[in-house]
Amino acid sequence: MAAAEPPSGDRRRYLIGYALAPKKQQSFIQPSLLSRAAARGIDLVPVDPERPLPDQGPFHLLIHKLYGDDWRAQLDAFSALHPSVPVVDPPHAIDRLHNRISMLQVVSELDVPLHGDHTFGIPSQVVVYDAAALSDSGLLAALRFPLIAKPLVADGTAKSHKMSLVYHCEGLRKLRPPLVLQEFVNHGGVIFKVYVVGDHVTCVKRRSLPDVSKDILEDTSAEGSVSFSQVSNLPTERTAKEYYEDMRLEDAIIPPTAFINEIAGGLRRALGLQLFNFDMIRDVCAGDRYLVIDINYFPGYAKMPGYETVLTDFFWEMVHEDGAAQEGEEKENNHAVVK
Ligand SMILES: Nc1ncnc2c1ncn2[C@@H]1O[C@H](COP(=O)(O)OP(=O)(O)OP(=O)(O)O)[C@@H](O)[C@H]1O
Ligand SMILES: O=P(O)(O)O[C@H]1[C@H](OP(=O)(O)O)[C@@H](OP(=O)(O)O)[C@@H](O)[C@@H](O)[C@@H]1OP(=O)(O)O
Ligand SMILES: [Mg+2]
Ligand SMILES: [Mg+2]
Repeated sequence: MAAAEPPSGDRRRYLIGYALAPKKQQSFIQPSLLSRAAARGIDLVPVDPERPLPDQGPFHLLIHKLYGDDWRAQLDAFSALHPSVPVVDPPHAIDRLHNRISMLQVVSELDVPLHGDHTFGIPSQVVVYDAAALSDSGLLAALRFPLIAKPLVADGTAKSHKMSLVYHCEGLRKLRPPLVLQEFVNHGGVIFKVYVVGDHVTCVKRRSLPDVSKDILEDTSAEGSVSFSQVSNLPTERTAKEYYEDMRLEDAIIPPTAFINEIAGGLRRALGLQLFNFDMIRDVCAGDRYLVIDINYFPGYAKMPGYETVLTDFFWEMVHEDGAAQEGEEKENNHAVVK
């Protein structure tokens, strides 16, 4: 939903502090975003996490993607001092996305209306805490090969994106727990990325891992597993070049908007988050069954079409919510150092 433009005579400016890692700052803080926001009276300024937050600002809104106890203590102290200034998002809500089990549990618990034949869920998965469990046939009985092994922790480190595709039991031996073993679901090599920014939802298509054929699974002489990293960030993945030449991304049909919006809205409420995306695949063997496989906090929004307008609308709505703007104004009067 687009926010209303401020009245033409409104010359008030709003200050949004952003606390982001350098790589994120580079991708997200584009000149096009700064100018779009500035035209609406919103100035985005960097926060120095090493300096006390009360010495910076005053802010009408804080956005962040930083972790650690020191940063959390800073945010707690800031919120205690300025309870009406929104912090997007609360660290305790983001925490849930740092574990690939708790991340997807919320999907299983969603209660949203049905949309025709469209259903959703998550792939079957088990958590493995130690190497001994990898040879526990009881634990693995619930799963069918191929599997995808993902680090249990999803904390934004390169290590947390390192995955393995496992074709048979032999391939399990190389794995390093703690991890999640998830059934790999053939999905036609296309993934749907659903970006959520407050009540705005955008779905885009991306290339994904190719389907695994029966031949590969039955070839016991082949490697039991292969490793890879961040396929979803590689739109021109080379390893499966021939496959992709056959597969046309433009032919993939995006699921119905109402269906996607229901899931996105349900997740937003259940997670208590405003800024996230989720990855969804369509099970090629199960008609209109979709599986959520990943949820990311504050993803790469610059890759979302029209991100400048969507984010600016969101900021505008946040600073115009009851309390936030007023708090900033009081601080402005006390400090007289804004702009
Ligand atoms: N259960 C699955 N079945 C089929 N393909 C999968 C499955 N899980 C993951 N994939 C493929 O592996 C990729 C990486 O998995 P996932 O998205 O969980 O990792 P990630 O490191 O959290 O990715 P991101 O960069 O989006 O944070 C997905 O984009 C998709 O292509
Ligand atoms: O920039 P960051 O380091 O936050 O990287 C995030 C990345 O965004 P980028 O495109 O800006 O790299 C996201 O991409 P899309 O889902 O939008 O494709 C996704 O891969 C997240 O999982 C990453 O967050 P992490 O899991 O590593 O914390
Ligand atoms: Mg992903
Ligand atoms: Mg992820």
